Amino acid sequence: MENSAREASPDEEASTDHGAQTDSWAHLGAMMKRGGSDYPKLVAQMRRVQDSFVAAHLPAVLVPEFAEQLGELADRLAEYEVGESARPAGSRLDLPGRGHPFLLPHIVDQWSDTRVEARVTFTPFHLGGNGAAHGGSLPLLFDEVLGRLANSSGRSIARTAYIHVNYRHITPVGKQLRLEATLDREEGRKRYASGRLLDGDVVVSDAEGLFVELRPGQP
Ligand SMILES: CCCCC/C=C\C/C=C\C/C=C\C/C=C\CCCC(=O)SCCNC(=O)CCNC(=O)[C@H](O)C(C)(C)COP(=O)(O)OP(=O)(O)OC[C@H]1O[C@@H](n2cnc3c(N)ncnc32)[C@H](O)[C@@H]1OP(=O)(O)O
Repeated sequence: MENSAREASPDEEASTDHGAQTDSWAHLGAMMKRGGSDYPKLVAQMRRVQDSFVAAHLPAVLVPEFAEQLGELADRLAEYEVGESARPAGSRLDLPGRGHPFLLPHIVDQWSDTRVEARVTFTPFHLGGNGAAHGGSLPLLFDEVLGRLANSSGRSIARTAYIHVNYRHITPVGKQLRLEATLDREEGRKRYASGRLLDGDVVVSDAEGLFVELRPGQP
């Protein structure tokens, strides 16, 4: 099932029942409407705040004013807090990084049952030092992409047991990189996936993950 839609279709919920599958597609469609058509602008501005926050050195005299303004915004947002399952952030599979500011803003170009190709640009928010991405941001990216691959195409929910990440070269910030991932094998409840992040032809990082299918009723 090749799919060129950005982030849209790999996350059909686990089901072998045709009726439930149809419901799950409808559910996904509804999830992707959460927040409305302007929600991408809100996420983009949030990401800008994150990037400019970590890059800024405010004059000390302005710090209280900025803290006040951010506090007012947080108070306004808090008025609209909803439960985990109703939130747009993380549900917008049509947006880079599911529209969640914590996740890397990766864009999926190709998705099949067992393979993903994506583009990603680490931003100033992810800077570790010397122009390189923070090491912790790479497992986050691999967990998201390998985890979604392991959970896609009608497979029942599996949770990350481990992600092993190799850092081969520095991961540059502000440069578009390519990510390839494959679901390599399944052994009972265990699903093994691997991925690599490329800067041009250079593999800057690769990873292997184990995802274990949850037993019925397992939290
Ligand atoms: C998670 C789904 C979220 C759904 C979100 C829904 C909508 C959002 C829309 C789209 C998003 C879609 C996908 C989500 C995206 C990314 C996915 C990220 C997933 C995560 O980020 S999730 C958080 C981090 N994750 C944890 O919080 C796990 C904590 N942990 C546990 O919950 C248990 O630990 C568990 C369940 C892993 C296993 O526990 P268990 O009791 O079920 O199974 P058991 O221990 O018996 O292991 C069975 C066999 O796996 C082997 N095994 C186990 N662990 C191993 C290890 N570390 N190394 C080597 N082998 C291992 C055993 O050796 C045995 O092998 P064998 O059968 O051969 O003996």
